[in-house]
Amino acid sequence: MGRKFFVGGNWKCNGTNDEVKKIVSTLNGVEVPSEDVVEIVVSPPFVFLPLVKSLLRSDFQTAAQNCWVRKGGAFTGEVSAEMLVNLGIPWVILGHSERRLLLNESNEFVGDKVTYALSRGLKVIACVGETLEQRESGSTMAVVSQQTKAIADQVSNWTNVVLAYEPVWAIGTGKVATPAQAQEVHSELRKCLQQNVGGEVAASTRIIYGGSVNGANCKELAAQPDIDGFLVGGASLKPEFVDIIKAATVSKTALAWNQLWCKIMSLERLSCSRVLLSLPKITDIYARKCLIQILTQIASADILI
Ligand SMILES: O=C(CO)COP(=O)(O)O
Repeated sequence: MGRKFFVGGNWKCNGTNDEVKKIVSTLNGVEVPSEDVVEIVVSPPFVFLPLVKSLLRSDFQTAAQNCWVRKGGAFTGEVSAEMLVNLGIPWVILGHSERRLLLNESNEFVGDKVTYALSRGLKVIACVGETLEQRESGSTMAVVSQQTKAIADQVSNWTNVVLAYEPVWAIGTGKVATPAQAQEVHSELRKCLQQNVGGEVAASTRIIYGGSVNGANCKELAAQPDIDGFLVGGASLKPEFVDIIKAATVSKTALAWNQLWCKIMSLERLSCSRVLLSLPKITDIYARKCLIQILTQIASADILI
């Protein structure tokens, strides 16, 4: 099965009660691609989670921005995985660079948190990413691989994990990674999963990008073969978030179109009836759409008829 596109909105430490209601009402009113095509998860601060959950449309999900590393108890200020499950919050973001850097969360601690959250039934958006200094010294791949390995050392079932590559230098800076830079790291992360967990997990795990994603740059990023979605910060608080959701899926369609087009053009003889016969077997919605468009193109160009 293909990797379903994933768009997360990390609201970070932002919002008032009224602002949160306004954002939710905007999200509730928009027409977005179907649930089969894209998974949408918004992550407000803890205190707004019940409000957002109660007001948000049912095809969008919620995520907490953190949770405690083990069962609750005498840990002042923390929120446990059990509490999130009890509230019906399905997702949690763990290992965000703002927590790694500002609150000294180590790779091992993040690995422990991911393991515990999964064991309680939460789904996890696990973040990795290098600082500017690390990129400039050429250690990007080593850093993100170590961060991923610290999770992979403990987690073998990645069904409920989305890996988010968020270069620290791109977060909140307006300095987005180029599609090529992001694709290079995503493909390396997939290799890292292959080596440390296995080929099936590497092929099926969604690896999403975060760092200054906006309505203008999302399409090109989404068209990269190993970019399976976004974790959006600043732009997720604005109506622009909807453009990111929509543009991302449009881009994936373009990518699938190109791949199919190349495949079909590489076949020497192909009758349209053969293509038409295979249509019902194509369950991937993008591929289906693309094939229909291609057939129209072929018919009008009179290439194979
Ligand atoms: O940190 C991020 C999402 O988790 C990205 O933040 P920005 O989109 O504001 O750069």
